[in-house]
Amino acid sequence: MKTFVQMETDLRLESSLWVNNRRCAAVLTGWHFKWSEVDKKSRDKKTVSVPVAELVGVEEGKVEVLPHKTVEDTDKDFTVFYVKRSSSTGSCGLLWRLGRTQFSCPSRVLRDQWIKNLRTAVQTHTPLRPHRLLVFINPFGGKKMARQIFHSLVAPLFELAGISSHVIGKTEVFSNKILKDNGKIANCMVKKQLFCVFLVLLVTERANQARDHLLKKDLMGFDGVVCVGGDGMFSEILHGVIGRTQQEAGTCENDPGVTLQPCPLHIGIIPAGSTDCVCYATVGVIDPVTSALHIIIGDSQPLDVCSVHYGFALVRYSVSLLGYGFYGDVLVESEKHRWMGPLRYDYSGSMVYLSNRSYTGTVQYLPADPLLSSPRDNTRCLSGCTVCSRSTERLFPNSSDSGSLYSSYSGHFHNDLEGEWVTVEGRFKCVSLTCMSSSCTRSPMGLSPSAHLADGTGDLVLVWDTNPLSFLRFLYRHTSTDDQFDLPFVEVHRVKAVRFSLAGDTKEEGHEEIRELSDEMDIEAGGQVRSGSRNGSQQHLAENATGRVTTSEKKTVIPFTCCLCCKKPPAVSVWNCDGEILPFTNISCRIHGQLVRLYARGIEDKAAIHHCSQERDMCNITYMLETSLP
Ligand SMILES: CCCCCCCCCCCCC/C=C/[C@@H](O)[C@H](COP(=O)(O)O)NC(C)=O
Ligand SMILES: Nc1ncnc2c1ncn2[C@@H]1O[C@H](COP(=O)(O)OP(=O)(O)O)[C@@H](O)[C@H]1O
Ligand SMILES: [Ca+2]
Repeated sequence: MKTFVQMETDLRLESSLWVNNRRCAAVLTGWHFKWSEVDKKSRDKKTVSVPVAELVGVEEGKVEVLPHKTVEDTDKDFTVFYVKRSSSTGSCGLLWRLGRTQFSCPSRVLRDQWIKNLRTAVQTHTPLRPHRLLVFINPFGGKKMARQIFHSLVAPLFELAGISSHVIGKTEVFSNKILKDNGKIANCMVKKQLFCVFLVLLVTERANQARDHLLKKDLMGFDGVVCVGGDGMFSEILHGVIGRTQQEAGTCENDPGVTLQPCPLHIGIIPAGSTDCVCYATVGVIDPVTSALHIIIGDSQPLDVCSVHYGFALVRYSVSLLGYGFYGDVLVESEKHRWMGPLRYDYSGSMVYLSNRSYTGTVQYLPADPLLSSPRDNTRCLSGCTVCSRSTERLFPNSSDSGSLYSSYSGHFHNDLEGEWVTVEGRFKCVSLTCMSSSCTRSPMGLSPSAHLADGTGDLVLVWDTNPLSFLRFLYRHTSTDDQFDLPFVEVHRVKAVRFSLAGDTKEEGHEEIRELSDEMDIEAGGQVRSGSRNGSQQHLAENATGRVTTSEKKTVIPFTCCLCCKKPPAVSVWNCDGEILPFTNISCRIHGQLVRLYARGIEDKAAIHHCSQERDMCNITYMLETSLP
């Protein structure tokens, strides 16, 4: 077997190549493919350096991609496709675009050598590039554009990266056009180019179809799942992937004390929803092309997940927002106005704000180690975050790379529920728990700007009851860079677990309302026992087929309280769990460090990218050179 150093040496290639009739010195080291014009004055000389990990495709001939792919098949030319960055206005991350450079060689032999070495370098250095993907499209998410987004922006990129140019549908065989779905599953065969990829596409016909598919169907050989939709659709896929992993590992998801098994399937998100918070917080932009490129090159970003339990039953998982009070009320209100599309949140936010509600409750939390990080330390979790890397070392102490991650999982965090619980009781405008910053276009810094994607903790934000103007100041600070925690009625704690219960004399009344809510959900779900709180007994929950507690099949409008204009303020709110209403109020939550992995790499720091581009070695600088190479 060859050593890594030997492989590096074998792959190294250096020669003159021509780009637009200009002679360049090109070199492939193990990790980078670089070229620079040789005849230019040294002052103007620029080197384009593309990390091998960011090569998208290497093809024979002179290839054009837009609007349609054409190939001028000359035997001394080859074309390289790669990730090219450009800054985006209004977002915190960088947009990725497809870069393309056509090279001419002095001979065919040299051309073939370049193609072979470049392709081998990619295969050697990017072990997580997906070969088999399962794609779920929610045609009804966001502005109902998911299908179009996938077919017009994502499919052509997948095709370029070698993902199929034939589709075998149910009965038809389409040639030369990939991914013509017939509303059912379309299996796409492979055209061998840089990678050999097989894709299965499912356009959903009902809510929870994607989750059920992942829980029940054969997933053998798949590397990842792609979600084309919003946060709700992502949540379905998250539940499917986590549930399936625990089923196969024989782990009981209901037990709040159990260490869950990390999921081997990666999840890719092509944003096509309303808030797209998970995409924004893990990539930094809402852009289908950027996300598709992250999937193609097999980027990997671990993500913390919060499990929510009612007694000894799992209710749901959450990654972005678990919010009681304001955010719960906004969700209930917004579900009545789904027809407004993404604007429903702005409308409902204003309505709920005007209703000026607050709720009593008892919050208990288990603080995380304050020596590791703090929600007030003014840091941002960016690509390559050291706080998250240290967490990976703690979680997976025996793994030197992410490839061997799951085999070496040791359940190291078994003692993460140890420590002293803190109890607070009172009247709140809202109580929120988030495993990550939860930034989105509405709130570019997010609910907790210094939260980490993969540090095994969540941030608990307690907003005590206050006057309407002060609360508006708090809400407004979500939309600016001002510190939303620097207000006397706001507290933030970095935590490992949280419990919530209705306080004092509202308790019984609250239970009644929750019971009514659960009844409502049962009926919505077609008579199936789903919430299990009808008689409120844990025994009943245990008798449920899977023990898993799920909410109704479709998002329902729940008349849990009177309407907003009603005089009597409601005593109890609901929990908003990543855009889903929970049927229980008294819940306990636990953060599971790095339970899933996304095809992403965290938000790239614009300043750092610029800095390393000046050093001209560490990363791709092509975005600077758009004008320098014609
Ligand atoms: C009076 C004006 C109020 C402005 C408040 C601005 C704060 C916005 C903070 C948003 C935090 C978003 C966290 C993400 C939540 C998603 O999981 C969820 C579901 O998103 P989806 O509909 O599936 O895309 N969206 C909401 C708004 O609950
Ligand atoms: N075919 C379908 N019909 C109806 N609802 C669906 C379908 N597929 C998925 N869903 C549900 O639609 C909800 C919202 O989808 P999502 O893609 O998150 O859009 P949005 O961001 O606009 O809420 C999700 O909770 C998902 O379970
Ligand atoms: Ca976290």
